[in-house]
Amino acid sequence: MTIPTPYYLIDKSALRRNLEKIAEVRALSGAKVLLALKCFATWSVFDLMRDYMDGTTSSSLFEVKLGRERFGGETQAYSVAWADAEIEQAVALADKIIFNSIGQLGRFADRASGIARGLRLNPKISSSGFDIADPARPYSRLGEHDVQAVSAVLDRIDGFMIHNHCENSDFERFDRVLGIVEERFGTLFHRVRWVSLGGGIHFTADGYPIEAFCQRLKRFSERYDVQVYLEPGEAAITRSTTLEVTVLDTLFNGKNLAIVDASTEAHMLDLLIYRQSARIAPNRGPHEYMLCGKSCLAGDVFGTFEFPNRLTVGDRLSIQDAGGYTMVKKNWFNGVQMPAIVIRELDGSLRRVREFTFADYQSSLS
Ligand SMILES: Cc1ncc(COP(=O)(O)O)c(C=O)c1O
Ligand SMILES: NCCCCNCC[C@H](N)C(=O)O
Repeated sequence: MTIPTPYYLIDKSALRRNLEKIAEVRALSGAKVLLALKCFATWSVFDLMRDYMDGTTSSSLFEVKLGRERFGGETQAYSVAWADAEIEQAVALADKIIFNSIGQLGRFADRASGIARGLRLNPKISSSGFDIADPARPYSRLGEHDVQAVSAVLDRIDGFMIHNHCENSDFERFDRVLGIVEERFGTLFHRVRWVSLGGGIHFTADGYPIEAFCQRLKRFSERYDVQVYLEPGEAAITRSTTLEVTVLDTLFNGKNLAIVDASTEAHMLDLLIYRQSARIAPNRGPHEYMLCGKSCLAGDVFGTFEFPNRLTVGDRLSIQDAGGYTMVKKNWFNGVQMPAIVIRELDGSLRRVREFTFADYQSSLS
């Protein structure tokens, strides 16, 4: 059966390659690894993922609930700001809760006394090349930075979370940044039981020095006598998913243009936010086309790519690396058909796990 486009295609074998690296990191370093649901929350593949990871981390009450109900294992709850109405439920669902500020800790620590409690630290240094995704940007609201102020509330917490990397596949840089974090916060680390180093570390990238990374994590863990956590989003699912599309029209306006049955803004929003190009493989050949989305946004462009043949209506194309921050951000802009979700199982068979209809579009509004 030919599955109609558009659809996100998650390849479990490709996903398993990342998961095996995660399992290696857990075994060699002793770190616990939690999936960051903000990046990827397609629960139909959690059956595979939970065998290789310790649980989930979250950025909202709904993610806490999804992690608890669909993934299991350890459920870590974090939010930039918990609301009064959320805290009881978050605490009931989670194994540990992380507060973003001393103010939130002060308000909610008593109501969270039955589970582990942590505080987010902001070391004012990061590896992010994107201002919008830089947790250490000037005036950042993400975490506390004052050692003295944090020392004063240590009796209310047993751990810290620091997230200050972004797509960092450079181990030396990770090592250097962690060294600076230790200089700043080392005295605090000695006084807690766990430290989460957040996400954004691309240790599943080809050629990443996994052993050196694990030794570094282990040294850190031994130096402070803490359980280390990692919170990968992208690193867990990178290169596992494509967005399958079909060419609907071609035009020429100084360049060859091809319009496909999906949209950057609705289905791969990060391309617009971070002003990046999508990827097509192998992107080689004499025919260059600008691939455009079908929304009305003038800048709805996936990128310019090379093809071996002229593109014609009905051609199918695979947009690469479409798993992270895509399905969790998809939206109904322009009422464009939302891509289905299809899984390529380990035996190669395809399973369409979700289709979206007009009723879904309609029920997303009122
Ligand atoms: C606290 C925290 N943990 C983990 C992640 C996951 O990051 P990545 O998908 O880059 O690995 C993020 C990203 O926003 C985050 O803010
Ligand atoms: N591919 C463009 C960069 C994406 C960066 N990911 C952003 C999320 C991240 N976890 C963060 O905001 O820290």
